[in-house]
Amino acid sequence: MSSLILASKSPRRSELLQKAGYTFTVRQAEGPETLPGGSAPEEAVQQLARRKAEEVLEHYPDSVVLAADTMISLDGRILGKPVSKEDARRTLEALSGRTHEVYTGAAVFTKRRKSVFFVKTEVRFCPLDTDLIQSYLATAEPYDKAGSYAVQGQGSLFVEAVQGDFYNVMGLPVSRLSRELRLFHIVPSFPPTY
Ligand SMILES: Cc1cn([C@H]2C[C@H](O)[C@@H](COP(=O)(O)OP(=O)(O)OP(=O)(O)O)O2)c(=O)[nH]c1=O
Repeated sequence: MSSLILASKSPRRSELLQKAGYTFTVRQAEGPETLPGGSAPEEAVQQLARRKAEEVLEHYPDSVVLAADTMISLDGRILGKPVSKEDARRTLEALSGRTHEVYTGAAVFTKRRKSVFFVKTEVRFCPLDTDLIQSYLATAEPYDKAGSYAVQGQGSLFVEAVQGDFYNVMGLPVSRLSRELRLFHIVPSFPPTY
C-alpha cells in the first residue's frame, strides 16, 4: 500500500486529517500560488490544488499525494488571504450581514490516477460592528486565512449559519475526501481506547 503525503503547510489541514485517523507525512509545495485570472472560484481552487499535488508528486512518485486550496467568494468575486490589515478590514466589512461561499478544491494524485474535486459551503455572517472588527484585526487570526477569518477560532463570533460541511470551511472536506481516498486504498485507522 502506498503512503499518503499531505502537500500543505496549513496546520489546520494536518490537524483535520490526523483527527480523522489518517497516517501521513507533510511535504509542502514551494511554487507560487498565483491565482488563475478570470476563473470561477471552483475552477481556481481545483487548479491550485492540482498544481500543488503535481509538484510534490514529482518528488515522491510512489506516494499518494493530497493537496488542497481554499478561497471564499462574495457576489462572484474571489477573496483569498488578506495582503494587509486594511485588506482584511475591507473583507470583513464586505462579509458583514451577508452570505458568502467557501470553496475548497482537493487533488489526490498518484502517477497512475488523478482525482480533483471541490466542495462548497455557505456561511452567513451576522452584522458586525466596527469595534468587533477592530479587535479581531489586532489578533493574528485573520492573516493566514482565506476571507480573513477563522470559523474555528474567534471568527466564530461572526458566524450566524453554516450550510454544508463545516470542515470544508477550515480547509479540508474530510468526509468527501475520505470517500476519494478509499479509491486510492487509503483508509483511516480507529485505535481502540481500552
Ligand atoms: C475561511 C477559513 C479559512 N481557513 C484557512 C484554511 C487554509 O489554511 C487557508 C487558506 O489558504 P490556502 O492557500 O488554501 O492554504 P495554505 O496556504 O494555508 O496552505 P497550503 O497552500 O500549503 O495547503 O485559510 C481557516 O482556517 N478557517 C476559515 O474559516
